[in-house]
Amino acid sequence: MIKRSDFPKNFVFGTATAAYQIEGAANEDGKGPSIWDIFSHTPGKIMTGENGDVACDHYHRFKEDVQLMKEIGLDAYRFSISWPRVMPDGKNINQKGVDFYNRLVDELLEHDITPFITLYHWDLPYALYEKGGWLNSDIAMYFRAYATFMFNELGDRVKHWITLNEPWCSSFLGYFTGEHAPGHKNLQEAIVAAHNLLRSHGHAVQSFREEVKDGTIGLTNVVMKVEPGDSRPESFLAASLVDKFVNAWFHDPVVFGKYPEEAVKVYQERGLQVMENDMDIISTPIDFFGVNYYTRTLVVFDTTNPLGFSYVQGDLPKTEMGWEIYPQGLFDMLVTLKERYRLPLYITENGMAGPDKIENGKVKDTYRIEYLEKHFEKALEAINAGVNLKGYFIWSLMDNFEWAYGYSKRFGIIYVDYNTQKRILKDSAYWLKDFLIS
Ligand SMILES: OC[C@@H]1[C@@H](O)[C@H](O)[C@@H](O)c2nc(CNc3ccccc3)cn21
Repeated sequence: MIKRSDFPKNFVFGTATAAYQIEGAANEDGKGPSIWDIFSHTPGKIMTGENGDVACDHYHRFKEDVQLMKEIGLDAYRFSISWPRVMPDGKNINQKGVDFYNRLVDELLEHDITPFITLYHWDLPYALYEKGGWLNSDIAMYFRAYATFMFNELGDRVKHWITLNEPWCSSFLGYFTGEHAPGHKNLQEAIVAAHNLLRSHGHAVQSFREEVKDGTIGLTNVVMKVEPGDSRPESFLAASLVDKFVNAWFHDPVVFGKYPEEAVKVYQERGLQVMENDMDIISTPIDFFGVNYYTRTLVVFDTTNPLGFSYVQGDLPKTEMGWEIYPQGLFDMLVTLKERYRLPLYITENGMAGPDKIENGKVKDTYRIEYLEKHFEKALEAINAGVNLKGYFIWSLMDNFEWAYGYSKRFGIIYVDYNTQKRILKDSAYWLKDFLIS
C-alpha cells in the first residue's frame, strides 16, 4: 500500500478549486459580472438550469473551509482569483474584493497551508468580453495589469502562481464547441482566442519576473492521453494529430516559442495571425507546467467528419462524467511532458465525479479512494522514472458548480449539502487524512 513517506520529502499534497465554482456572492461587495455569471443565467446553457450565484458560499465560509483543510492535513491549496471581484470592469480596483483574497491568504498561512494561486480560471470580466474579450489583442494588456496588481498585492506571501487554467478549454470549449462561456461556435474565433490567451500568459510571466523575485510561476493545461480507438494505421495518425492540437499546441509555444508544425498550417488557413514578438512573449521562460489529468481520449479515422477523425468511447470503467478511469495515462503523460519539455511538473488537478450519497451522515466513496490510490501510485512511478513532479492537487476540495453540469457532478472529498451549506467529510477525506501521515 502506497504511503506518503514514499514521496519526496518536499512533495506537496493539496486540493484545488476555482472562484466561480465555490465562492458564490456573485453580486456582493462590488464584484462585477463574469462571462460565467451571464452564461449560467442564460436559459439552456446549464444542464440543470443552475448558476454560481451562491455555489458553496465560500466567500462567507472560507474560514470554516480552511479549518477543514487543516483537519485533513493538506500541505497546500490551489484556488483562483475572480478577476471581476477584484476589477469589476476588468481595470478599476474593487477594494472589498481585494480584501477577501488578502483574508483568505492570511487564513491559509495562519494554518500552515501553502497557497497556490491561479490568476484565471475562466471567469473573464463581462465588461472585457464586451470589448472583444479573448478575441481582442488588447486583452493581453488588461491581463498583464491585473496580474501585476495581484503580484504586488499578494506576492509578499504567495510564492506559487499559475497564469491560466486550461487555455484549451477557454478557447475551444468557449469559442468553438460553445459548451462553455461565452458560448460561441466559431473555429476561427477559438484559434484567435487561444493565441491571445497564450500572449496574455507570456505578459503575466514577464511582469512576475519584475514583481516577485522569489516566486515560481507556471501554466496549467488539460493533458489528455490521446490514443487510437482502433488498430487502423489511419487512426494512429489521427491520434497523433489530435495530440498536436490539444496538448502540443498549448505546451510547445511556451517552451520552444513555436507552434507544432503539423497544426500551424491548418490554423493559419483558419485565421491564426502571429504578430512580431508574439512568440518571444509567449515563450518567456516559466518554472513549471501544471498538469490537469483525468482520463484518456480515443480517436478513430473518420472520413465522414470534416476534421478526418471522431472521438469514440472506450470500454474501461467510467466516472459520473463518462470519463474512463485510466491511471496509466497519467504516468504516460508525465513522462512524455518530462522528456519533451524538461520542466518541473505539478499535478494541478486529478480527481473523479462519483455517485456520492449521504447515508447515516457518511459518504462511502470507496470508488474515489481507489481512484486516488491508483493515480497516486502512477504519480510515484513517474517520480521513480525520473519525472521532477513537485506536487499533487486533488480536484476538488469540495463539491462545487461543475460548469455546464451545474451541481449534478460531485468531485469533492468534502460533500456539500447545498440546501444547508453543511460540509461533510467523505470517506475519501478521512482516507487522505490518514495517508498524509503515513
Ligand atoms: O470537470 C472537472 C474539472 C473542472 O471542475 C475544473 O474547473 C477544470 O479545471 C477541469 N478541467 C478538467 C479536464 N478538462 C476536460 C475538458 C474537456 C473534456 C475533458 C476534460 C476537468 N476539470
